[in-house]
Amino acid sequence: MTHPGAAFTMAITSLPITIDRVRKSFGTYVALNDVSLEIAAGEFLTLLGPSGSGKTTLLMALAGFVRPDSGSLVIGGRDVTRLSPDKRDIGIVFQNYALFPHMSVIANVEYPLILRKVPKAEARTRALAALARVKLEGYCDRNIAALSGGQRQRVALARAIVFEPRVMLMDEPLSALDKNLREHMQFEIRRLHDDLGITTIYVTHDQREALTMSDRIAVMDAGEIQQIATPSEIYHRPNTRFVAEFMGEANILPADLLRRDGGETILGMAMIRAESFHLDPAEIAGSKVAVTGTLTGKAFRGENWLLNLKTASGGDVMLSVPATRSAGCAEFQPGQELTAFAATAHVHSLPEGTAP
Ligand SMILES: Nc1ncnc2c1ncn2[C@@H]1O[C@H](COP(=O)(O)OP(=O)(O)OP(=O)(O)O)[C@@H](O)[C@H]1O
Repeated sequence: MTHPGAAFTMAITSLPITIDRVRKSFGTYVALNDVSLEIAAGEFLTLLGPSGSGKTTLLMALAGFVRPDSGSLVIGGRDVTRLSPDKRDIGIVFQNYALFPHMSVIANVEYPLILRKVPKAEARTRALAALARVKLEGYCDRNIAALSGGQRQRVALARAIVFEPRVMLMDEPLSALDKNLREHMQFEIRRLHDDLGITTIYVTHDQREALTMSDRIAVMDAGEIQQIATPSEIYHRPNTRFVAEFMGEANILPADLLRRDGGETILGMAMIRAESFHLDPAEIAGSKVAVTGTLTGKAFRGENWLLNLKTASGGDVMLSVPATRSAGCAEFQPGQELTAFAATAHVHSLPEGTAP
């Protein structure tokens, strides 16, 4: 059945965002320490960081619910720093949906349009179009209480896009969902973004979610952006130890611990991801490094084995061996000496001053 709403096309204009030296303190605590960030029109940017790093405060400043002490927020060339939230044309999706539980699905989605005094018939058509976008056309008359978590989150998305916002802000929208649904919704949100092209800022503390969804990731810690780059760059070429360790199993080793076999010289501290190690050097074409240690622990995790080595100088090395090439791992015994190899292309030098 073709729904009348499906014929309505959404007219969304993507806008760039400039965040310039935004500062926010709560008492003596500096939650945002002169944060600057440029977000391109139509980009999907994720703010990623541990609890308390300032992600939500930055998002709330953009939405207009937190007033910065100094600095400016510019959306599409318009300075919105002093504008009230309702004047900013921003769609917002929070973790707890904030839907009206006693109202039907369609009434929830129409609500932002009714607030903006859109005539009733047009509001209905546009709400149906937004529901079609999130594949909930058949649920118009259901009560929110009769929906699953994933369906509620879709209604929240439809409500956020229905007034054709120029910017979308999402704060941990999937954290209440179970793992499978969460992973499914990550793709759904990204698809919706790609269809509509709305400039989106997404907050999460989940590294994998950030890697899966984003054009770029801004890693935050203690009210500052530590690094902003593509997911691949952030993962493989972190610019600080904090980013390296926050983004996955990172081994930070003094470079002189690594035995070199041709290739460039590595100076200072080196980062090697756990999955970059191989037990069989023949698996690596080209120059490689090696590190030897005694096995202190091992764990089978389904898709891989995790092995812990202790080097002669007391350093810990973590290896992740895919189940598909893990022959022998089951028989390894604690105390056994093992040598792990990594391609020099997978050894990343961290800046000077990084402690072991
Ligand atoms: N209204 C407030 N009053 C006082 N302190 C606040 C207020 N809002 C935030 N903070 C503090 O500012 C810091 C940053 O908080 P924020 O909510 O931005 O962090 P976050 O990175 O989003 O963390 P989480 O992932 O836990 O939501 C925290 O230490 C928090 O306690």
